[in-house]
Amino acid sequence: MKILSAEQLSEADKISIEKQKITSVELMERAATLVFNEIHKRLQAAPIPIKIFCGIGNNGGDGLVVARHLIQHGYQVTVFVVNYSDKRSDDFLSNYERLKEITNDWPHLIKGEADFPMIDTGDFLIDAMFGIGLNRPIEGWVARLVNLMNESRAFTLSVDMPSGLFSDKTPGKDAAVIKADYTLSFQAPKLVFFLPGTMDYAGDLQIIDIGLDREFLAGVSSKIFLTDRDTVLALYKHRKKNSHKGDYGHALIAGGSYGKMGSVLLTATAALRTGTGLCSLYIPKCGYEIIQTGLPEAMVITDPENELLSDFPADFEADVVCFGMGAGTQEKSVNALKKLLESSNSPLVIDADGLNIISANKEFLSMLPENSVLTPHPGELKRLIGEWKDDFHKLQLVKDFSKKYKVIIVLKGAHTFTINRDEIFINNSGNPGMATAGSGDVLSGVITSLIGQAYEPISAAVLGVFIHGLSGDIASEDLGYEGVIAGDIARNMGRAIKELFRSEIKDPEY
Ligand SMILES: NC(=O)C1=CN([C@@H]2O[C@H](COP(=O)(O)OP(=O)(O)OC[C@H]3O[C@@H](n4cnc5c(N)ncnc54)[C@H](OP(=O)(O)O)[C@@H]3O)[C@@H](O)[C@H]2O)[C@H](O)CC1
Ligand SMILES: [K+]
Repeated sequence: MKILSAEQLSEADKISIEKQKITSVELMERAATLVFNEIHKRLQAAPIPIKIFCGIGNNGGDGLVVARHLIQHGYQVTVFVVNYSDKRSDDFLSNYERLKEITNDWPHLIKGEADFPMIDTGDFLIDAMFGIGLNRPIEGWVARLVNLMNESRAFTLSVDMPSGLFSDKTPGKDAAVIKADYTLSFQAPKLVFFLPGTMDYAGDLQIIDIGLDREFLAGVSSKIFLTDRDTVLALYKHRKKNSHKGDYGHALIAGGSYGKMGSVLLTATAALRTGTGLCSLYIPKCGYEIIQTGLPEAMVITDPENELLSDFPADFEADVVCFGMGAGTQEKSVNALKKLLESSNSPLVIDADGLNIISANKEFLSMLPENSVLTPHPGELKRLIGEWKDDFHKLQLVKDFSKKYKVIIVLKGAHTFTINRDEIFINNSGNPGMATAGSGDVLSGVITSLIGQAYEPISAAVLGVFIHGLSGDIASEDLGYEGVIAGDIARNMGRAIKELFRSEIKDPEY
């Protein structure tokens, strides 16, 4: 699914009005009625005090439409117009008139602090002050109203965007932004809903299809995508009946050290559970029995050293090599990676200490084969590319890095971002239970396995990240977030792949 900018959404709005031969107020009615339906579905006519805060633009217009429907369905509603400007939009005005026709309790005008209502923790707040039209930070008494709403801890539902949140930049440090519990957003997700610095403002997210012009949405260009089931199903390669293990690649996983053999064991388990034909490990001698006992399906080659890697088998032929987990960053391990980069022509996946070694030896970067996949968490990324000012700056730095070194970056997080040159793929499977030791080692195994099975590295990364998250979702259904450990994610990979084909399963929540 494409992620669109505010400009593209406004354009979609205009084109839909033209092509569908409707007025903009009819489009507003359609969009806001869908918001009402979602609220009504959940509240089921409960006698909860609902306070709706409307701006004076079209986001406020949406709020007025929602208010009208709620009142007509017998809800206990108080409407406030947050009068931050005199430039009321036409569609706001026409819905203002329509609202006045159906109730004697006309909207209360807020022109300053003296007009602020009491907000109770038990109220249900609807935030329809600003949407995608926000073009500067919220200031003065409007900012104080936002803070009052946040401090009330009342359940807050934002229409389209939490007010104060820009769709294309990070709010300043003390900016006034609604901290929504739930956001119902129109047509396409916005990038800020997935960035670590801003995702919490949106709370639980639901995208509502308001029927904007399909042709425009299909044709509009975007380099940012939310990975959904349709995307990954299109990437998935079915196995042929007439095939054997040689058709599914030979993955070589190099890493581990004394006390950290579990990491490579997890990576190799995940690689095998994701369908690699053959899996070999290159490890220090001390890991031999651990691996042969823990994972009899894998083959083992040992380094001359007992406790850490020091070398790499120059003549080993693998379809893909994964390097780094548990490897340490000692001089001998640096030498092992250097040897690998000098001798191997296989596609590479680099994780963990492999990335730390590269960060300390930047000359290795130019030795990486084109389209190597690097899988940093934010700490490893910082060592690799330096500090960033905010999430948007970080994305720019990663895109520049990806272009300069011709590599794919899988930036791990609550929403993992896969960045390939200018393109960004945002993952939306997975859950907080996956924030556990070894989860990243499993992900490297999945991506490695898929590359070995002849997936393009970018497809392997996007698909791998998605099914890794799905596997975590399956594991947590059974075990709860706290109960999930990395081995569970590895073990459930096959179920996750099967799950892709269960058509009754909806996309995971954002
Ligand atoms: N395409 C769709 O998906 C649909 C969207 N709808 C809804 O419309 C809003 C966008 O409405 P818009 O009127 O463009 O903008 P806002 O309501 O977000 O803002 C109104 C005006 O507020 C001014 N502004 C901006 N920032 C500030 C600020 N910090 N302080 C005070 N005022 C501010 C700005 O006007 P200026 O001339 O003063 O700059 C805005 O224009 C969208 O989010 C949806 O909710 C449709 O209803 C359905 C289709
Ligand atoms: K809003």
